[in-house]
Amino acid sequence: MSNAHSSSQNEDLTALAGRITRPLVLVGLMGVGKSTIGRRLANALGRDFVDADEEIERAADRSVSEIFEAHGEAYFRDGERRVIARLMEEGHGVIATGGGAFVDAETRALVLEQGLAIWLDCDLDTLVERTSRKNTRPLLKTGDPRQILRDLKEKRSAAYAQAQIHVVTDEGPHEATVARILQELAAWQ
Ligand SMILES: Nc1ncnc2c1ncn2[C@@H]1O[C@H](COP(=O)(O)OP(=O)(O)OP(=O)(O)O)[C@@H](O)[C@H]1O
Ligand SMILES: O=C(O)C1=C[C@@H](O)[C@@H](O)[C@H](O)C1
Ligand SMILES: [Mg+2]
Repeated sequence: MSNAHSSSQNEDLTALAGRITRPLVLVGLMGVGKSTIGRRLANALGRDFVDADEEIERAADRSVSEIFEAHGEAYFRDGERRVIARLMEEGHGVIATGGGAFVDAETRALVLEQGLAIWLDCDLDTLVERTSRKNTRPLLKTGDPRQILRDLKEKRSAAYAQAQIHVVTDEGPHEATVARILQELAAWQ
């Protein structure tokens, strides 16, 4: 890539970042890439990044799995709703949500009104492979991960589909997904 090319790309990115005045909120199933893509997207746009699951863990001083074990899913969802409301209020550049956050009607309405929701979506095989790398997702420990992910995909897709932007991230490196999101953002504004 020539210097002229990369500097004009940088100008485009700066202009795009300047036009985005709402937090970009990544939504979608566990393992689709919200945290890892979100961090890279924020970096590309020169904006800050926060991960809602990490913020919940910090606020509770426990891991997501520990919260599920000690208090159950309903308690986790209450905390998640409060933490995401706070993150929206703080006005971050890019927010990665946990997989279930956007399914909550209150959180979804808030994000759609004040942010720009980006649904990261991929096929089941890719989800199974990506979630197999870490054992930190309590919902996948209760049975066959493929079956659980298939059921969640079916149940949650209608909620995710309300996001303003939809990007499929089946194959290729993280950077390819970031580039596709940037293209969608440029077209959306
Ligand atoms: N486009 C991609 N190409 C290759 N690997 C990817 C891609 N996106 C994500 N991954 C990998 O998949 C795994 C899961 O990604 P990540 O933790 O970002 O998912 P997540 O959506 O944040 O999941 P959760 O909802 O459980 O927090 C990681 O190992 C990540 O590096
Ligand atoms: O999809 C979900 O419901 C979850 C996804 C993770 O990000 C965590 O928020 C938690 O494991 C629940
Ligand atoms: Mg994540």
